[in-house]
Amino acid sequence: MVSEIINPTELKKVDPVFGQLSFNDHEQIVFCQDKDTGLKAIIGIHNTVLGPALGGTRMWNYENEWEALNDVLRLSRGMTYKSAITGLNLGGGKAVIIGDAKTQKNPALMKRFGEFVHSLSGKYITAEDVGMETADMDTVREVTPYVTGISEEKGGAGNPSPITAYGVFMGMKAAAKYQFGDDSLEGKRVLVQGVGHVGETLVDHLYNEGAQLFISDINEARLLELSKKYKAQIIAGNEIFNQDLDVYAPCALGATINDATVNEIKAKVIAGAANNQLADEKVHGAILKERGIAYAPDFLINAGGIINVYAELEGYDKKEILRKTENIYKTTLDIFSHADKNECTTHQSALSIAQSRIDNRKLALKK
Ligand SMILES: NC(=O)c1ccc[n+]([C@@H]2O[C@H](COP(=O)([O-])OP(=O)(O)OC[C@H]3O[C@@H](n4cnc5c(N)ncnc54)[C@H](O)[C@@H]3O)[C@@H](O)[C@H]2O)c1
Repeated sequence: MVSEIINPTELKKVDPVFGQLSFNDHEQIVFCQDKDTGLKAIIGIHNTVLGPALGGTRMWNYENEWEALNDVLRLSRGMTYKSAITGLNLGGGKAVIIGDAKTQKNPALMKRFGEFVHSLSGKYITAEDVGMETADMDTVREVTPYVTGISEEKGGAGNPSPITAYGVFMGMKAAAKYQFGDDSLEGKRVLVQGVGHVGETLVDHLYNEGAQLFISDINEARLLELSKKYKAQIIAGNEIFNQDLDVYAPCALGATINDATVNEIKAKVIAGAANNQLADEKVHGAILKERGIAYAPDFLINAGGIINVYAELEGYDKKEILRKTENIYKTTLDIFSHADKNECTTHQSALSIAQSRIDNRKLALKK
């Protein structure tokens, strides 16, 4: 996964934080630096009305600090709405560590990061995201209890990716039901872009369902391995949008639905795991609607991972995790019908339902 595409003109250098377009009523932004370990991190707390701000830590070799800030602002906001629409009592937060996870990540750096998380006294709870492994969360756990996504041996819920993939599969089936009148994906031409932790499990579900599979990734070795295993056709990156598809599942990077691609997409359904798939929520969401493409909002259908780590806080079991994740099917169908009724995009519809849950809670807290 890579950071979101950013438009340099959106970066306001005079008002570097509050002036950013991606700054959207965030409660708190914490800049963390430690010269001894080389740690440079930003923790974004978007909203804590429904509960502590929970969201993963991403370690990425950002081009510059603007890009890192933009990423944490967009991702933390997304977490607020993801938890709200999923019915979890959590707020939205996220952290980014600037650096190459392959060469710069080490236990000392992760512990120092954990100390910064701890200094927020539970207002922010971390978890894994791109560039992080379950073992890194185990290291963070040595210095703070405000971490989820720890290993099963250490009492955690383990790797969230398979549950995320299952939720995406549920959301995709619901979108197919809406668009084609039947939720079976048997024989449907489905392209999964990004066959990493989530993408591969999604491919596995689709294979078992009998879908006609297409895969795309920048990792050639992985593509060859998975194309054999799942009888999937490999599609080159620049060919993705020329394909005659039923379903496009973005499972790699954000903002793949943008000015350059939105009118090229031939798929009739978009349902994938990547965060922030719409480069511009309003503009690109509206174009998809006009073009009759059923878009399953990313933050709704990729919530399996957060459901999985929430179990560590609430102490519910695997059965309950699966039940809550399966419910993504119903919520996705509800969003399609809400969007039709209100003549808005599915993204707007999901946002407005999530926002009203937050507003109601705010009102109740005031009483
Ligand atoms: N892991 C989770 O539980 C979870 C939860 C919610 C959302 N997500 C989101 O889902 C997406 C996938 O997550 P993941 O954990 O599978 O990540 P991952 O890093 O395991 O997999 C990403 C895959 O995308 C590929 N990729 C990177 N750039 C690409 C490009 N330009 N074109 C095609 N492929 C490219 C990578 O090679 C890799 O195989 C990410 O956007 C992540 O933020 C993941």
